[in-house]
Amino acid sequence: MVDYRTVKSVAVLEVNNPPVNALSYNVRQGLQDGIERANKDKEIKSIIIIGKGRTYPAGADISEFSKPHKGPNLIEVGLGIESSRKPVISAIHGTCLGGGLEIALFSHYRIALESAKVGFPEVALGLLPGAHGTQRLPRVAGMAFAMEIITSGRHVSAREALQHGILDKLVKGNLLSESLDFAASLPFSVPHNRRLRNVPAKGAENADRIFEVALNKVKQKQNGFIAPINCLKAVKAALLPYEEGAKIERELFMELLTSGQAKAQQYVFFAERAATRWYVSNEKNQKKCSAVPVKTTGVIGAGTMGSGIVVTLLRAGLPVILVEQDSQNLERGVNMIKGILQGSVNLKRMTSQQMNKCLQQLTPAQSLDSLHNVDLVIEAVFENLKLKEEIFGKLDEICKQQTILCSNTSTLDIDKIARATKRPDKVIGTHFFAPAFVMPLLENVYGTKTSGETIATVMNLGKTIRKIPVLVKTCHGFVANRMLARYQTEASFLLEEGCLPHEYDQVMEEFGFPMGAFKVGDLSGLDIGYRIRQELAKANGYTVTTDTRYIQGERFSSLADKLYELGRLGRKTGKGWYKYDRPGAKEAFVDPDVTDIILKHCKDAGIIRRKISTQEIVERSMYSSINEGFRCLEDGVASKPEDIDVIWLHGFGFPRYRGGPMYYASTIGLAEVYDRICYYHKTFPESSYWVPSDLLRKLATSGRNIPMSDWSTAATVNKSRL
Ligand SMILES: C/C=C(\C)C(=O)SCCNC(=O)CCNC(=O)[C@H](O)C(C)(C)COP(=O)(O)OP(=O)(O)OC[C@H]1O[C@@H](n2cnc3c(N)ncnc32)[C@H](O)[C@@H]1OP(=O)(O)O
Repeated sequence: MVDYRTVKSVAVLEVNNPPVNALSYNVRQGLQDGIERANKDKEIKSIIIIGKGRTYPAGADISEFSKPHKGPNLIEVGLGIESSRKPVISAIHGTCLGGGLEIALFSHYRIALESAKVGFPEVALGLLPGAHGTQRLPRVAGMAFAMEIITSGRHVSAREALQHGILDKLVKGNLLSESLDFAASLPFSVPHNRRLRNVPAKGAENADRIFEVALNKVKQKQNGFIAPINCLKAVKAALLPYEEGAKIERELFMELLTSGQAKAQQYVFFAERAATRWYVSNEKNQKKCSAVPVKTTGVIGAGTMGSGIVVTLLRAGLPVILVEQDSQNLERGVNMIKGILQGSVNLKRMTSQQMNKCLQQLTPAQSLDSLHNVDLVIEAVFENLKLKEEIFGKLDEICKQQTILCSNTSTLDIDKIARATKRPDKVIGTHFFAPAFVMPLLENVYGTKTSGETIATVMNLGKTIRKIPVLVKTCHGFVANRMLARYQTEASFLLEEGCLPHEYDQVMEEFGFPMGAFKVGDLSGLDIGYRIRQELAKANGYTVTTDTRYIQGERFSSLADKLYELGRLGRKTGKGWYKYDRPGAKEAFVDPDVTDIILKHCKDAGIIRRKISTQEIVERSMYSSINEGFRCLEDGVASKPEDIDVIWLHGFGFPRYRGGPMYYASTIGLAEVYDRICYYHKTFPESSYWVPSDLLRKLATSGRNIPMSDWSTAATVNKSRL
């Protein structure tokens, strides 16, 4: 795993552990042995550590964290490097991250290709750089920069790293030969100040203020996460003598390592990667199916969703023809697109030049005919099946044979939309989340006839447009909205039974969501939910009014519709579940009028309100959704629990440090979750979604702790048994 060779008087230790040269047991052992061997060899004057293939080590091997420890740890390897009598040079390319950067900081010199990146992403795994990274970075880059880099986990360009003293030299061309030249220029012994333990941390004079500023930022931006706070405390300890600081780093690291947050965040790391791997059947899966190139695109509908999708495509360098029949709406859409891009320029996320390049790729049009030659079309009109069927029928006539036709539906059956065409194999759902140019999730939805090639193409498109694509099977609401419906319905019932919107929101925000359900409702607009309920009623042949209390035997809360009818549409009207200073304002205030509406609603319906505990709010919100998640696995709508978790993390802001709803259920214990679902089923028999999922029952009552990786298999066995 570490190849040892000599080039004249230089020992070259080449780490060879694809794909990212993670510092697994064999690599650590190889580095330790290599340093010892080179120090014993009289012919060797200096040592170079370099990575084979695409990168310098990108960190510890995360998959080893859950296994028993083996071999020398990273600190032992690092101290061996630092105490080497012969100069050690880290030659960096690709991504030098985490433990990789720590190895580089134990080295006496760091030379890098201009394209390299360095960083400490441990915080995203619920950890801190625990092999003295928090002690060494402030010694080269200063307290303020170290705190920023370690708490954000961001990847720093080689040029910026050079400016901050992390790197000694940038080179172009062949990294090894440049490093050999560099080695030849060095003195034979290691100067005192090249061993970073001998150097004081920079910025000590302002350390208290720097710490306070960083702590406030962390509390605002990473509320609920414990790792960033421990990161800051550890960096501050770099002001102490080296050994004392390192001891504090160790204690803070161990606190994190054994925390549930770190385990959850490491689970998320692998879940996010697993979610991009898809499998429908032996013939339709990621390994067997290839994507077709998408060079030109079309978007239908210039509303908020359509415009957001256009921005996402343009930013990824794809040309877009935006079709909107109504000229005023088209103009409004184009202005919205310009506004969003200008916002990115203002935030320095793109240059004016890049914005202009994007806009040159945009072609506004009023007729579907203009889409005849594009590779892929995304329809983003109102959530109305008839309208979508009509559009897909026309697209089928207009577009070239190979064009893939996507619908940005959030609930509707892809099979029904596909039936409006003679190319059901090329029809697929691409469900974006609002705002589409911000939210990272892309829920791709396949129908019965969608081909493997079409699926591969939209999964690939997801990566191209820098989204996290997850594949699910068609059904009403797919995975995201099917589960969310339970969450929102329970929120509305909790309101009827005793909560007020701000009380409910506070509990769920303390659980870790960035906003509670009622603040989210105000942000999206109460008219959206109202329209969906009316459409559903129409499609299923019933009516919903503000007096409705049951729909086809199921309990229903009309509170949201009452607010809608009062013109309280949320932020946009300055009034919704909360009140706002003016339409469009962000800060929400408790509105006594809403309290009156709720109390009157309850009185009229004969509901006796009660005090509801935090535990009940969390359980009813989460367990109702989790039960639906198990049904999604049971139905094969979701193929693995990781997909569901990634959907909640990136579609609904589920707290990363809890892993996702399915992972959260596994940490509570399925037996406990199942018991509580049974209890709520008994308590609320008029809400059929509390009927426990068969799969959950089976897993919970198996008497064994079945790992999440086996849940989907259990679902298949379950189905064939039924
Ligand atoms: C204490 C803790 C210490 C000392 C640490 O060092 S913690 C680890 C710090 N490092 C990281 O967190 C880096 C994690 N990796 C990445 O950010 C990215 O993989 C990358 C930027 C290095 C490369 O990105 P990309 O090209 O998109 O590749 P993938 O992310 O898809 O990864 C490819 C496969 O490699 C697996 N992988 C990546 N990093 C690690 C790792 N540190 N340990 C174990 N495995 C890793 C990743 O899961 C992919 O595997 P497959 O999904 O293809 O099976």
